[in-house]
Amino acid sequence: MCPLHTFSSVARSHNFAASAVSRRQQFLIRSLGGVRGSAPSRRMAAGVTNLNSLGLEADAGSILKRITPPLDSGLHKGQAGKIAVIGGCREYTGAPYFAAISALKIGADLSHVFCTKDAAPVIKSYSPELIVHPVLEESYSISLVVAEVKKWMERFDCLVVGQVLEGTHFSWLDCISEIMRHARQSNIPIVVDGDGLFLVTNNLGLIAGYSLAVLTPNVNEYKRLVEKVLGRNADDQDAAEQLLSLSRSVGGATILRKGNADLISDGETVSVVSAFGSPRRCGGQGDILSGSVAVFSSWARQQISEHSERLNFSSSNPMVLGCIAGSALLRKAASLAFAENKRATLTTDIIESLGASLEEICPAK
Ligand SMILES: NC(=O)C1=CN([C@@H]2O[C@H](COP(=O)(O)OP(=O)(O)OC[C@H]3O[C@@H](n4cnc5c(N)ncnc54)[C@H](O)[C@@H]3O)[C@@H](O)[C@H]2O)[C@@H](O)CC1
Ligand SMILES: Nc1ncnc2c1ncn2[C@@H]1O[C@H](COP(=O)(O)OP(=O)(O)OP(=O)(O)O)[C@@H](O)[C@H]1O
Ligand SMILES: [Mg+2]
Repeated sequence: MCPLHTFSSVARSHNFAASAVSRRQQFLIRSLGGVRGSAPSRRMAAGVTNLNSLGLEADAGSILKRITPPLDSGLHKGQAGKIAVIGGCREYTGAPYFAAISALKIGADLSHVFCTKDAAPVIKSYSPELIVHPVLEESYSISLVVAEVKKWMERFDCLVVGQVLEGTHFSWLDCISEIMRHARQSNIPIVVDGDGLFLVTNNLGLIAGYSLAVLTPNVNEYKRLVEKVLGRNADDQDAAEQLLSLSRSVGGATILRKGNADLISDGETVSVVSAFGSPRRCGGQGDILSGSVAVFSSWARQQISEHSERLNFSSSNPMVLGCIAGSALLRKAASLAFAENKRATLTTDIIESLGASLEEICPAK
């Protein structure tokens, strides 16, 4: 029940150069491929649940410790992170709230939400901490909506795009495409989730070759992405190999395949986070994850730019490190929340456990 020892018990040493890790992983993944076509019992051995035995488990506790910045009285508001979530409509107000509030609970200083006009007062009422912009306004032209978001864009360390854009007659997807293009030109990282994945699956050029993009598909979203990009069915037997190939096919964007074990690849390395979280599968946990990945990848980017010579991470890609950290923290928080609430565990309980979970790994003092 204590995920902190889960971290240490599953942790493996990745303290060697990223290229060596990458070479070893290529070897392991080739071995996975070698299992294909053999007897069913051996094929099962390559399934997601057994990836640990191949040494792909990330040293998540160590990564979390090294990328989380110390609390420093010399810092100004905003220096620990400014995140924007773009999404939220009349039918769905929970998902963007979960992502945005999770970013704050982990330690970002500012969290904005850009949503539809009717979603805005609802999201504001959940929390006065969030800065809510009702810019997805049906009477606005696409260029006006994009201009409203662009006014703020340069201030953000990361955008989370795509939580619930459906359910309106206005074509938000065109707006989001424009916003993503602008973010990319400005080198702002983008975490793509939910309906953003629907958009990207049908417009791969939006993220192709952008190393600061992260896609966080759930089981259904992954299935559609694999079918579209690789023309194959999603595969559990050769999961690591398939994810590596998928990420390469989209030019090295990082992909976090959510599930029983979370798999992460940027086309160079594959990492697994499988520490046990919670058996409750209440909706909204993926939204916590996308807000968490936004914060941790921003922190990893900063740490790498300032201290790359002494960090010695298993991957030099901050988006990969952010995914590993986000996934591990979510699982730990889910575990704490479940220990307390059992069957009644909800996403809001998991959000309330984020602070205590991070505190166990990186104490504030
Ligand atoms: N409290 C809330 O407001 C919550 C809202 N949520 C949102 O609810 C929506 C549904 O998510 P679920 O995870 O339940 O559903 P699924 O796991 O079925 O996946 C739905 C996703 O697939 C995409 N999609 C739907 N039809 C498609 C098609 N024909 N071809 C390709 N892609 C298609 C959608 O854009 C959506 O992103 C998402 O937008 C999600 O973000 C969830 O995050 C849970 C909490
Ligand atoms: N079968 C599972 N066992 C354990 N953990 C899981 C399982 N499936 C998902 N998770 C965890 O829950 C997190 C959210 O994944 P999930 O598949 O629920 O996303 P989602 O469907 O996008 O969620 P959301 O309801 O927010 O849209 C993952 O990061 C993973 O850690
Ligand atoms: Mg989701």
